[in-house]
Amino acid sequence: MKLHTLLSYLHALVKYEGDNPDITSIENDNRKVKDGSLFVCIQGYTVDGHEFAKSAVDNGASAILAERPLDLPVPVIVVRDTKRAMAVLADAFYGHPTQKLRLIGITGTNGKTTTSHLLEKIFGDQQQTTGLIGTMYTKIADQTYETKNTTPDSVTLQQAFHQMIEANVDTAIMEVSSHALELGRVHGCDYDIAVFTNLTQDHLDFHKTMEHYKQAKSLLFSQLGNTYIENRPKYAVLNADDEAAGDFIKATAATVVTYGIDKPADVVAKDIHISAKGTAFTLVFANEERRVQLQLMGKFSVYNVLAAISAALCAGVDLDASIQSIEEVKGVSGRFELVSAGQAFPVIVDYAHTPDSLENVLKTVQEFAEKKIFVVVGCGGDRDKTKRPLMAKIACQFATLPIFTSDNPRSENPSQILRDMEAGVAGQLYKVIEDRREAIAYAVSQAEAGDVIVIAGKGHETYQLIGDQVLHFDDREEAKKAILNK
Ligand SMILES: CC(=O)N[C@H]1[C@@H](OP(=O)(O)OP(=O)(O)OC[C@H]2O[C@@H](n3ccc(=O)[nH]c3=O)[C@H](O)[C@@H]2O)O[C@H](CO)[C@@H](O)[C@@H]1O[C@H](C)C(=O)N[C@@H](C)C(=O)N[C@H](CCC(=O)O)C(=O)O
Ligand SMILES: Nc1ncnc2c1ncn2[C@@H]1O[C@H](COP(=O)(O)OP(=O)(O)OP(=O)(O)O)[C@@H](O)[C@H]1O
Ligand SMILES: N[C@H](CCC[C@H](N)C(=O)O)C(=O)O
Ligand SMILES: [Mg+2]
Repeated sequence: MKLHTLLSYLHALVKYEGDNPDITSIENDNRKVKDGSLFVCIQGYTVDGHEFAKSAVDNGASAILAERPLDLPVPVIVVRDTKRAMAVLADAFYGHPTQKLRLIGITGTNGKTTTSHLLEKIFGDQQQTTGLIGTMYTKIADQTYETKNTTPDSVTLQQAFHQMIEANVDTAIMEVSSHALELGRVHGCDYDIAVFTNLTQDHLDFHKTMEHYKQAKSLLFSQLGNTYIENRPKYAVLNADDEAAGDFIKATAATVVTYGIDKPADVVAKDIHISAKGTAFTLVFANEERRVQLQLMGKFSVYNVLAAISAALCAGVDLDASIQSIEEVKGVSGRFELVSAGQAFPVIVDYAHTPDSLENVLKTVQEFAEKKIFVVVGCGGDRDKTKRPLMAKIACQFATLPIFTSDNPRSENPSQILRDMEAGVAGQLYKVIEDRREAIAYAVSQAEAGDVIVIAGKGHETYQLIGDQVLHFDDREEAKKAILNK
């Protein structure tokens, strides 16, 4: 696409009449620049992208989008906010891909990855080609690609959507993180259905207050569109049991569909029965009732299922078809995943890394544990510090023996993170084993028939981030090794 054509999408914001090279790609990382790229300089949290503009030109960039004039031998277009402009340009460059498929966005503190996989299963069973963008990967039809962020930057995102169009994807399902909403990574995404799971504490390092965190989440609903286009209705699917839903209803002009267990809602679950084998409940929708038998565990899973079924109903999927699809789901990788190597007690690897998710998982385990509950848990470095004492407290409240350990200390001192956790549980019974491998081995060595071990926080992750190192580490592998060595 020619530079002038591309810039025309910035409308009145930019008047540029200089050279008009062909733009072959848009990049915001100089290391990815190719011949003909437009390099966008972003002022980041750690470095200033403007500093890489010269290197981008050396790598072949034929134009630069910047927030200040730069002395370079290629056109430099100056705009007030490059991040915003980048989203507009990315959407245009890739041919407005999200206007050509059904797009479902899921936001909330917990349950996004799980709900997105439930929806992937439902739409896949409808013979649709699906796309998925989230914490674990980006998946386009049957191809899986690694991702760095739960919600990637606007260029990576629009490129993925473009690839989805080429792969004839009918429905794309994506996790929308609060960071992405706050940083405008999803500007230009034309959502059809926006889903809210829940709002509890996390990421206060970034958002500072729960009110700001909620405001960031509300953007998904306020950005849903303010028009009523007959062949493209928009839906906000909201958890009626979560207080924040009221604010999101106010924020959106879209049709609101609610789900819940405790409060009145359009789609309701009642008579929930949790056992070691799974979870059963009665789904009530439009005066009809269905008994649903899940292989997934816990009340929190019922919420995810209600969210997925409600979104599928908005997309016109038959209720019974959705239920059948969901009943077949055995689980999502690293979410309440059972590790079995012939031991006499269940070992569960789970991605709980917030106070609320940890509490939910441990409460669910309490429903079937006959004797002791061990929980191996840590808190991430360079992340919300205020959740550390809270997670420790919850571990002590709901487990018999909490073992505090490391979970991606990143640039922080692991011992300090553990001290921050311990500050929440002075005088209570717990053990500290900084090395995660040893912590898992210890729990396994102590457990007996009737006990349950929960290894929380890393789920599907296959690494431990220590300083700048990315070390291979997989809770499931470590648990298996420990069981076999017992
Ligand atoms: C706080 C935050 O969100 N940071 C994101 C942000 O990084 P940043 O602002 O620090 O960027 P930077 O490193 O300063 O670089 C500035 C610019 O210079 C460019 N650059 C940089 C270095 C270089 O050598 N060359 C170069 O061109 C960069 O590409 C960038 O355009 O922009 C980067 C590129 O888009 C993101 O990868 C990065 O996410 C980091 C890795 C991160 O940890 N983010 C977390 C907090 C996050 O976003 N998490 C949510 C999920 C939360 C959840 O699931 O609940 C997510 O959506 O992943
Ligand atoms: N609806 C829910 N409510 C509360 N906790 C949940 C819910 N669903 C899942 N969890 C818990 O949260 C953990 C993470 O779930 P999931 O990966 O689906 O959430 P996520 O929102 O994608 O998280 P992330 O923000 O890290 O990507 C699960 O392992 C489980 O412990
Ligand atoms: N999306 C979350 C994942 C946390 C996973 C946990 N293992 C950690 O590293 O804190 C985050 O980046 O905060
Ligand atoms: Mg996720």
